[in-house]
Amino acid sequence: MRVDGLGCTIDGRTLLEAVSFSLSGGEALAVLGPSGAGKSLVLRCLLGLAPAQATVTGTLFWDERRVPLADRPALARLRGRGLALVPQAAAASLDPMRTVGQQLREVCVLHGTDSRPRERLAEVGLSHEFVDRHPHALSGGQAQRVALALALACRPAVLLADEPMASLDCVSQAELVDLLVKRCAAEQVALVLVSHDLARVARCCPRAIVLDRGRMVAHGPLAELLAAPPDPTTAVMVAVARRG
Ligand SMILES: Nc1ncnc2c1ncn2[C@@H]1O[C@H](COP(=O)(O)OP(=O)(O)OP(=O)(O)O)[C@@H](O)[C@H]1O
Repeated sequence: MRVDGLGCTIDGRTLLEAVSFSLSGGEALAVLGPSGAGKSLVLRCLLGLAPAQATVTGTLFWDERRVPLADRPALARLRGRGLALVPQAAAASLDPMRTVGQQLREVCVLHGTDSRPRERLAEVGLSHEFVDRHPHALSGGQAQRVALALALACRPAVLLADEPMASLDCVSQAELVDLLVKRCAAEQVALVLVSHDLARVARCCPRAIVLDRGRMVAHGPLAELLAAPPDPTTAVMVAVARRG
């Protein structure tokens, strides 16, 4: 897929401007930047879920198609088998009234994919006993794994992960990022991984874009950004990563 010139304004305020990137099957791209840079908004715009009052511009090139990023119904049709989301707060995104297994089955029926909850859970490192659990009986890390299983159960072409490790401890963060990257590579799913933590994604994402106040201030191989940060925002992120 290729995103060309994504822009977003709300009430005359420019929140995203000229954001462009591309990625192919099985590739992983990091979207980096400080808090408020517009990382989550990029994902919401791609999913056709920008705030109702937003004006979105730019084009998504998808296979042979040209989809205007203002065309929310067209983007909605890509959700699931095209683009799936692992949200920041997974626990809040799960249905509290239904078991993990029920939610996995529903997603599979909705998107016409194979529904084997036990296998979907095994792929994300959860044993079969989680099939019958309700969300309140999951730890933060387990809920993130369930959210990943639900997103992968759509069999998407591209997985959008919005700081899925944000609420976890350091060890769990590293495990979850490794799992994300491993599963996406195994299933040839392209990954867009949002993070403010360059050190956390440096090992697993070969390329990155860096946003600051809605503008793309850097892009390219992460190794090159680390070695020679081209702008002050990336330089600060690199310095923090080196300290950590
Ligand atoms: N519904 C909305 N109405 C007005 N402004 C919004 C809305 N949603 C997001 N914004 C603004 O868009 C900007 C980007 O927000 P976004 O959540 O994308 O940042 P982020 O880089 O993901 O930050 P963080 O790392 O803290 O999650 C912020 O200035 C935010 O206030």
